Amino acid sequence: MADQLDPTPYDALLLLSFGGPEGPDDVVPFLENVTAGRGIPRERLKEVGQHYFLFGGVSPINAQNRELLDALRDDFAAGGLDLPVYWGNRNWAPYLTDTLREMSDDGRRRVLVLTTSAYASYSGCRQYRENLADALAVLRSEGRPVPVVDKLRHYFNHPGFVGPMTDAVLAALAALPPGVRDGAHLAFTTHSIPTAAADTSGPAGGPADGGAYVAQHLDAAALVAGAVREATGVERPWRLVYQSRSGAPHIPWLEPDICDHLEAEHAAGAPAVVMVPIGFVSDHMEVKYDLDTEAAAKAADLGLPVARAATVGADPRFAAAVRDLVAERAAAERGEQPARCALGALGASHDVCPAGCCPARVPRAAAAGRD
Ligand SMILES: CC1=C(CCC(=O)O)c2cc3nc(cc4[nH]c(cc5[nH]c(cc1n2)c(C)c5CCC(=O)O)c(CCC(=O)O)c4C)C(CCC(=O)O)=C3C
Ligand SMILES: [Fe+2]
Repeated sequence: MADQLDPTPYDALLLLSFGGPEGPDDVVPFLENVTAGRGIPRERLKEVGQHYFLFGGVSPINAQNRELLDALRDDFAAGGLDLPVYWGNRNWAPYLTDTLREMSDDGRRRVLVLTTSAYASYSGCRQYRENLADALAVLRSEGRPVPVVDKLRHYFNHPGFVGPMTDAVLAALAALPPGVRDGAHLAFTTHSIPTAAADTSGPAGGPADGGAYVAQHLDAAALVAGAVREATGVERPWRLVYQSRSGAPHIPWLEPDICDHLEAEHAAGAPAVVMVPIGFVSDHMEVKYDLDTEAAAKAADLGLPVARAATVGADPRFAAAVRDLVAERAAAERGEQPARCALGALGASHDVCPAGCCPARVPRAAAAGRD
């Protein structure tokens, strides 16, 4: 038996994710949920719908979250953390509001939240906090007890995230033809967001001073690239690039796009590229379509050998990292000074988002932060 870890003051962990369709009839309602009032061009929506229909209308994300839930429950049981784990989504069943209602009815009063986004940004952090505030408001209106919710800190630089990503890059390199392996470049990819959102991400005045989205990705990518160099003895060029852009064309989003980057790498004579989706925690549709389908087709056109690294998914080291972060945060809430495990230049990020962190264009109520 492992030593018991003390989760006090928490009485539950909530896995909070994006959600995805589970059949063809779900696709359009899902996209309506995702884009409610957010002005995504119709053309883009039709295109995104097609991505899902290509895969039978099923996003892999819900199955992946079920696997992660199992991994977390197994890890907590083996690691001596007696804490029930629940799951709710922003855009599809099980919906966050339904899960929080169940948690309230189960008597959960102090809830720690793990989001399936490792980084700061409006979409990856504050929007989930807004979703929590909305759901808690529903419980309040129903006269139910409303639990206090806190959000786990960003985990992009935790060894339990960096380690599996490093092994995934090594596995992808091994999948390349031997002749191009040593020369292969690394393309770390993440979701493009409007540059205006990138420029205000994270806390102003913090270590990345409002540019946390890009700074955190660069930190994580440098850690993985460094660990791959250690393991292979080969120094490889690497770059952070972007994928899955939407929004109106005249609004600037982070660039370069992965497909343009593959073209530039090919033109510059790179013998091969490993695509590393460091911005995501599972191989969901943005990975399966935008990288494995679209970018892979681009590479095939160019005659450029590519391989794609897996995401952390339900890796036991990632589950153990979550256990570590839960124990750390619980100790901090009890007024102790826990060790904070973090690699890289930025250090452990804040426990509680300060006021103004990852601001929304239109201010709205958000839970689990100072504003
Ligand atoms: C930063 C970020 C993450 C990573 C952090 C996190 O994981 O939260 C992420 C994840 C995901 N994004 C996903 C899907 C979509 N994102 C969209 C739209 C957008 N994403 C944005 C940003 C992000 N998105 C933004 C700024 C938009 C446009 C405006 C808006 O609508 O906010 C749209 C609408 C159509 C389109 O524009 O593509 C869809 C369908 C799925 C599910 C995949 C599956 O089903 O397997 C996942 C995990
Ligand atoms: Fe934030």
